[in-house]
Order: sequence, then C-alpha cells, then structure tokens
Amino acid sequence: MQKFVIKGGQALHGEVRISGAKNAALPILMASLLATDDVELQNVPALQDVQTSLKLLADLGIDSDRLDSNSYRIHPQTIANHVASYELVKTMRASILVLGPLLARQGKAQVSLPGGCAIGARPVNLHIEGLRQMGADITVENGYINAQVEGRLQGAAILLDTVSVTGTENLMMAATLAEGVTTIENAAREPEVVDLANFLNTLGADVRGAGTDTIEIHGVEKLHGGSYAVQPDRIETGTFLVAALVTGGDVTCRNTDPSMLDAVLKKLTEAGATITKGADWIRLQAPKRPHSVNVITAPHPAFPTDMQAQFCTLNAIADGTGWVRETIFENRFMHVPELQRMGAQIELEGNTAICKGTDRLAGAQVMCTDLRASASLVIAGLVASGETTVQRIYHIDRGYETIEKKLSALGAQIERHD
Ligand SMILES: CC(=O)N[C@H]1[C@@H](OP(=O)(O)OP(=O)(O)OC[C@H]2O[C@@H](n3ccc(=O)[nH]c3=O)[C@H](O)[C@@H]2O)O[C@H](CO)[C@@H](O)[C@@H]1O
Ligand SMILES: C=C(OP(=O)(O)O)C(=O)O
Repeated sequence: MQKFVIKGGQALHGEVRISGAKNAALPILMASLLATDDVELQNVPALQDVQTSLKLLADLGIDSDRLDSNSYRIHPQTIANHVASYELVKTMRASILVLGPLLARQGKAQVSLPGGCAIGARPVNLHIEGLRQMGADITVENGYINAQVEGRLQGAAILLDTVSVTGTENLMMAATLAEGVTTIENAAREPEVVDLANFLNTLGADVRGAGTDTIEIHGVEKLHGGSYAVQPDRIETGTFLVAALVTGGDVTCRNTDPSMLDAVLKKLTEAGATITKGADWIRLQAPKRPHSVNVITAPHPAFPTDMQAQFCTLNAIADGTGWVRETIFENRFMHVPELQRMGAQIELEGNTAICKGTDRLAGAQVMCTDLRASASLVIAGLVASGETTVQRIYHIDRGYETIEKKLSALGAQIERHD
C-alpha cells in the first residue's frame, strides 16, 4: 500500500496550477449519460474517482476516449445496462449520482445503496423521495435501489428537508428530461451545482436559478451533445492556501476562482494571511505565525465542511486557542487522533474540536481515514519537525491530482513510496 514520506520544515514558495473540481467533474460525468450525442469534457482532474466514474459509465455500455490527461470524449448514444453494482459504488459514494440521469434516460435504474463512510451515515432518502415525487416507483431491496417509471418522469414541486449537494444534483439531472416543470426548494447553492446546471444547459436543458436556494427545471424531450470545461477545484485551492500559511510560505494558486472561496479566504485573512487575488488567481503570503481561528461548517456560501480538517491543522500550530465546529457530518474528526499523535493539543467536545496551538508538531506515522483528513495530515507533515509517514494515501488520490508533485514543485520534501 502506498504512503507519503514527508520531511517537514520547508516553507512553500511559488505557483501551483489548480485542477478541475472533483465534485463538479463527477456529476458532470454522470450527467453526460443524459445526452444522445458525443460529449467532450475538458479540465477533468486526473483522479481515482474520475476513473471509477468512467468505469461505471463503461459498465452501462457508454464508451469514452481519453483525448489527453484531462480531456475525454464520451459516447452516450446508446445505453446497454441499467445496473450500478456494489463493487463500484462501494469505492465511490458519488456513484449515487447515476440514479437520476439513468432513470430519466432509460426509465429504469438499479443502483447499489452507497451506505455510510468514515465521515458519517450519509443517507440518500432525499434523492429517493424526490424521484418518487416525480413519479418513479422505487423499492430498496438487498442493498439496491430499484427505480422505474412508466413513460417520462413528471415535473414536481420538491422541498428538500435538508440541504443536500448530490441530492440537489440527482434531482436536477433527472428533471431535465421530465415532462413539465420541476422546482427544487431548499436546494444546495454550492458552486458545483452551478457548474452542473451550466453543463446541462450546454446540452440543451433548461435549468434556471442554480446557485440560489430555488432551482427551476423545465423538462425537455432530449439532450444533445456538447463540449464543456469543468470549473476549478475550490477545495484543492483552499488546501494549498492552508499549506502555504502553516509553513510560513508565499504561494499563488493559478487557474482557480476566488469568488468560490469567500468564507475560506475570510478565515485565512483572520488568521493573519495577506491575500491578493485576480480573476483566476489567489496569492497567499504568510505571517511569521498564524493566529488561531474559529470556524463553523455549513452549506455554501458558509464555511465548507471539506476544508474543516485542514483548518484543524492550522489551529494546531497557530498562536492561541481556536475551535472548529462541524455541523454537516456527524463523524468528521477522524484526523484529530492522528494530529494528536503529532503533538497537536486538540480536545473533542461533541461536534467541536477545540485546539490550543503549539509552535511545534513532531513527525510521526499517521493513517488516512478519508479524503480531507488525509489532506490535513499531509499539511501537518509539511510543518512538523522530522519525518512523517502518511499511510493509506489511496484516500487522498481520490481527490487530489498528483498532490506530491505539486507540493514538491513548491519546495516541499514529500515522496510517494510503495
Ligand atoms: C461528491 C460530492 O459532491 N460530495 C460532497 C457532497 O456530499 P453529499 O452530497 O453526499 O453531501 P450532502 O450535501 O448530501 O449531505 C449534507 C447532509 O445532508 C444529509 N443528507 C443528505 C442526503 C439525504 O438524502 N439525506 C440526508 O440526511 C447528510 O447526511 C449530511 O448530513 O456535499 C458534501 C457537503 O458539502 C461534501 O462534503 C462532499 O464533498
Ligand atoms: C467527502 C468528500 O467526497 P465524497 O462525497 O465523494 O465522499 C470530499 O470531497 O471531501
């Protein structure tokens, strides 16, 4: 099993090119099965989750050609199968995003229940209830969601009990081919939802209001092909900015979009960073030592849960005591015991990690449990004295494109070992 070996203590300096967003690329890949002609996608991040998505599409009979390391042409003209197997879904929860488009296009879909994961139970009841409201007949048996509909799905007025990103995306995709108008209230406002809506509209869908809490979808009979570039990854951007801050560096993220990172940039500034930005870049210049900050995760535009673990590492080495409160997932602090092994003084009280900053973390052997926890441990390794070994890095490969190469180019001493 591969691991990272990091020798800490180098301040990061230079420029890093941000990749396409994982959480936009995955729904966009699934949405391409709604089209009846070729779809060309650019700025697709080279990630394990993207490979899993392409494999899932291939299992449905949809071939794709790799045009270069970040571009694909997908051929969704015919769909041969309607089953997303447990074998694939268990490796990537976002496979649930195939449910809405497959049902809308084929009239039937059988998708393995994703189940929980390290960060929480992560139910999909809102996806299922919304599709039922649109006329789908759905049973859940033997670990599979079995959905079918006679004729087309029907437009419906859907009010989500709680804000769900992939729930909003699944229903939005399904509604593009429904008969009539669908409204989704209490919709997720995440930038990835907007990117998906823009992609769907490129294919001839009529989606309005994405980025607000009410999305209106006017169903059309079919979607045509098209070409689209995935938006930059705001979480990868934020991760590099935190790494620059904690190591006392000066890093410019290129090919990103500062408008998607307001809450994160606000907290980085509060921690003492000097932030400058242009239309597609952000530069962070670190102070001598950052101050601790208090953070509460909540749906966009508030502070993203996917940046929570990285901010725990920031608070671990900052001046003062800061807390991080997680309100989205019930179990998203698996990084805390690992950071404690490196000398972080963090206490967990319910859904809050209270951290008394120390000016010295010590290298140790640590273990990744999920994607963003892994990122927080790599950042901790960059700032710790001595050597840190980060194990189970397959988690980080799900969501960060060649992170060790990008960090090395900024001056970090990090190597991938078998
Ligand atoms: C592939 C992708 O885009 N993943 C992101 C997506 O995950 P994902 O879409 O799975 O997360 P949700 O927005 O659905 O989850 C938000 C909350 O709603 C709850 N819930 C969700 C659906 C449902 O049917 N019932 C229900 O109760 C969840 O348990 C959680 O407590 O948004 C999360 C929150 O920003 C991010 O951390 C993930 O990186
Ligand atoms: C939790 C995440 O991803 P996923 O929903 O794919 O597990 C994430 O990107 O931080």
